[in-house]
Amino acid sequence: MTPLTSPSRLLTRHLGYNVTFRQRFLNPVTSLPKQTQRKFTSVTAPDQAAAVTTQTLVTPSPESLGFEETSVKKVRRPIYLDMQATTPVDPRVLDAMLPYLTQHYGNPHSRTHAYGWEAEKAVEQARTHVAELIGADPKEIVFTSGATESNNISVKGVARFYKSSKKHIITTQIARLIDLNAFAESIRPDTSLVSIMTVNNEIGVTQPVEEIGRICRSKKIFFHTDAAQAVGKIPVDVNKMNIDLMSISGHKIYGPKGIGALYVRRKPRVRLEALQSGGGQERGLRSGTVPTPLVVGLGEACRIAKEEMQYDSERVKKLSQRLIDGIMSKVQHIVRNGDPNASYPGCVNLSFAYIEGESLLMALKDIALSSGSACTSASLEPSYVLRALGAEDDMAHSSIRFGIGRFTTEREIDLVVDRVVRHVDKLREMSPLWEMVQEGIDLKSIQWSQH
Ligand SMILES: Cc1ncc(COP(=O)(O)O)c(C=O)c1O
Ligand code: FES
Repeated sequence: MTPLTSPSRLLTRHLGYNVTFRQRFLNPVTSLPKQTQRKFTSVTAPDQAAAVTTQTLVTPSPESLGFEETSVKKVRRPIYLDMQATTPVDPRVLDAMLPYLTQHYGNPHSRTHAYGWEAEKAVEQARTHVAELIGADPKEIVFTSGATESNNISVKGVARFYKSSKKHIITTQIARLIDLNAFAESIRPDTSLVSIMTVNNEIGVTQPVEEIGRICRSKKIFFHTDAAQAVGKIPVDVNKMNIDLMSISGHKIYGPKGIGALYVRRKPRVRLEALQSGGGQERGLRSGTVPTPLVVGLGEACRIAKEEMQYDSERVKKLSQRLIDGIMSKVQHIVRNGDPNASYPGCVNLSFAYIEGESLLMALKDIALSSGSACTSASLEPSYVLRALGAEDDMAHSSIRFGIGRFTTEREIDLVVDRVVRHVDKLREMSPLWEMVQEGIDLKSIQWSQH
């Protein structure tokens, strides 16, 4: 077991994570502490920060950073099962980032000194890691602030560049599996771009990206995919899938928030109008100083994802099945939303008939969950995705998303199953609808009136 002395471990401990517990669930083959430890020692102690490169390198003690071990132990946090909203930063990612916050803080665009060069080298190394994960050339990777910005640059950038000749863009709001014939028919001579989510964030449905890409290429239309929920979790290859533009987010793959990437194909070349003007960084597509520590974090997250994808995916699949079987075997009238044969297993969206999703969420306050997507939980509207899928309003209202990830454990899943079963039973006991169903009344035969 790695000694708990690294800056990142102190930080994670400070934040209340159970570090030893996390370490146990890292891939034992690739998470060897050797490299991590080497990196820890390259961080200067606070009182030596001014000395430049020749100082003695020491690891700060917990006390020198102001942490008290005992107080941290008291922190009890809910079980985190909301991995589609965001993921925790992998401690290895944080370890890779820290030296670029403390010691190698140069501007990667500074050409006149070593600080700039070392930062630039790290940025380029990270660009290679991102590219390798998706089968791209590093020159095709543009760093952005996240998938939202990458989506904006893709869609608005193409639309503005081709505004005079090709005014039509095809996209879909919903998570239903796309009907490829209907899709091909919707393409017009003035269509410039097709934009589709690879994996939907609400119910985890995966799209037939390869087929969509083939159709787009044959019709010479650019294909953009928002792969924020897919990259690093399922295999994505931009060449095999004929993807021309792809959005990636750091914080969905155990990297930091505020960083993402946009893949932009060079052959055949995608033409875009930049949305932001300034210093012309990132091939003029995204002006602004590239944030070295965040970029290094994204790069490391991609490197780990490539190496551990199979391991992670098998674990997540097993946990997902354990959750579904555990709940379904003990509670009736549950619908799993989405197509289980074309879904990312780490996203389990269940509708619990006869109870309100929001009441269940509140009852399950020691589990961090979401009702459908972030947008829907803010508005409390039944999710448009579930509505579009044909779920009736009462079922759409009762849906909960369970997001499983790299650091989720069997014990957590068992606890969640136990709590969900207990609270669904309890809420149903209080539900007049449930009582009617128990009495054999067909709810559809009732005419509800509102005053
Ligand atoms: C499919 C999808 N696209 C885009 C985003 C936004 O990504 P970011 O926070 O990196 O802008 C999210 C997550 O919220 C997402 O799930
Ligand atoms: S459209 Fe943003 S989370 Fe649903």
